[in-house]
Amino acid sequence: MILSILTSSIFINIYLAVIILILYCKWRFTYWQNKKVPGPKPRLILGNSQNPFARASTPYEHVKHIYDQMKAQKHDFCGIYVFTQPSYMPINPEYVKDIMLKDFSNFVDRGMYYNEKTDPLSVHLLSLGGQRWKNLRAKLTPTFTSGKMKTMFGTLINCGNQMVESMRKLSEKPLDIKDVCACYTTDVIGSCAFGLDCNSFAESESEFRKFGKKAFAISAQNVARIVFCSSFGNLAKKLGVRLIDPDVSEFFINIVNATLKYRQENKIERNDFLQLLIGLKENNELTTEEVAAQAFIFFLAGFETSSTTMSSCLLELAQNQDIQDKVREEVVQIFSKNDGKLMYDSLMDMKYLGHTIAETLRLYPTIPLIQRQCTTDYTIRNTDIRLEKGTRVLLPTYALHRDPEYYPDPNKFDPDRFNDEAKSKRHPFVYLPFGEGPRVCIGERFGLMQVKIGLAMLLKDYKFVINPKTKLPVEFDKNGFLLSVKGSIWLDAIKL
Ligand code: HEM
Repeated sequence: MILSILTSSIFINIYLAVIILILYCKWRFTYWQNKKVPGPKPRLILGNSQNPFARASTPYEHVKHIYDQMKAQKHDFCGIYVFTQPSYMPINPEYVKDIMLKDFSNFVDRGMYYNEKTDPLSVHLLSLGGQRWKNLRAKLTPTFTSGKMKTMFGTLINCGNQMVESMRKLSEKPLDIKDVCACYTTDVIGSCAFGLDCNSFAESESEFRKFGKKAFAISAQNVARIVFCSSFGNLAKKLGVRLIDPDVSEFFINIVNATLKYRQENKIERNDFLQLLIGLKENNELTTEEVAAQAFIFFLAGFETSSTTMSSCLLELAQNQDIQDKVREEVVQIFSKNDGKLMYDSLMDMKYLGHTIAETLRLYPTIPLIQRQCTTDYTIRNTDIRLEKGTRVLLPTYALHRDPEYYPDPNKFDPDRFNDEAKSKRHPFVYLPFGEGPRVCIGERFGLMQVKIGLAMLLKDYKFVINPKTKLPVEFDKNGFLLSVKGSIWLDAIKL
């Protein structure tokens, strides 16, 4: 008897909870309709998101589908629901420009979660908003000038030499090119942001790579934490939710502490980001924890993005041998002008390689969706529609990059799309691999420098062809937030 009362009361409670959830969703999903903002029809709980347990495509391919649908209906913008959260998405590049540049003061933040108390490494340039972001950006900008890049050039060449040295052995077998590029960029960022000689090619599983991989690991638990923190940031802060695993955090903070101590005691100065951050600490502009958080984000934002760009470029070059030959011809000519050496100034002369990298970033933008948050109420141009403070904004980089209106035959790899004439005919906001406006990627110059050096050094000596183990066309990994080809990319490297 008691059991049956208990069971029926549990059922009643579940029933009530489901009814409340349905009513909540129905109410929530009137948000855009009430504002007269067009958008695709939302589905219960999921809104316009895919079922995370049965995704048909990656989140950015899904957003492209919505973009195409809305554009076909001639809308300049639309309102979508990321689960139950309303998000505004501009479609017309002029409206994209409003958010990123023209009306930037209304969209300073990304709305990313950070927690100073429990998660000191989360307080970095990417996540901060408002005045705190502005102050930090102003302090860090001088770290990325071309003068500073020049001082790090030698370190990058050393890492490139280690890669070329290892290629002798590695090229005897099919190459997992994603792994080769990841070792090179880990060495570069490990050295420039943490002052470490990672030796990734010699030590197959260095501590640095192990914790680096862990920082990127996408488990169901991590995804749930990210979704919870970005939807209920204040509650998550009160509950002390952490986004970074404690052992990852401890590892990176310990490295920075040890390097700071070592350099101070031995009066060592190096040409790297860490030295520039130490300078800011000595001027009392940053605390030790803030130094560690910035080094950490330079690593997170700079390692995978650059490594994916390099491996995607080699994948395309292996499928387009005529383009590969043309790039190599330019590279070899520039090396031979300087007695077989690569100089900082000659990077600029590798114009066709530059166009090839730009086209790679069009087809494979490693950050395929860019986020902003409305920081003060805002009226959308040519309308009386008000976006409220706190509204999320999604900028559809991947969809813009594959829009046939701007890039005819959009899936074709064609570096000539980036020659001066072709570029001058396009709206600048239909190409956003590094973002745009005051929150543009601070490491763009450094990222491009490391990709260019790595590719030039590889292409000078090796011809890359597709190994039969690579299934074409490649698929994208459905689980990551960054764009990445699923599984390994197998290439054969033929010594020239
Ligand atoms: C090919 C390489 C890279 C790509 C494709 C890339 C892409 C991006 C993109 C799309 C953003 C967001 C921009 C926006 O919201 O408008 C960004 C931000 C950022 N990137 Fe990069 N990035 C690369 C390399 C790097 C490197 C090497 C570093 C550091 C050493 C770096 C550090 C950052 C930081 C700190 C931010 C946040 C900037 C801010 O909010 O003020 N990135 N990056």
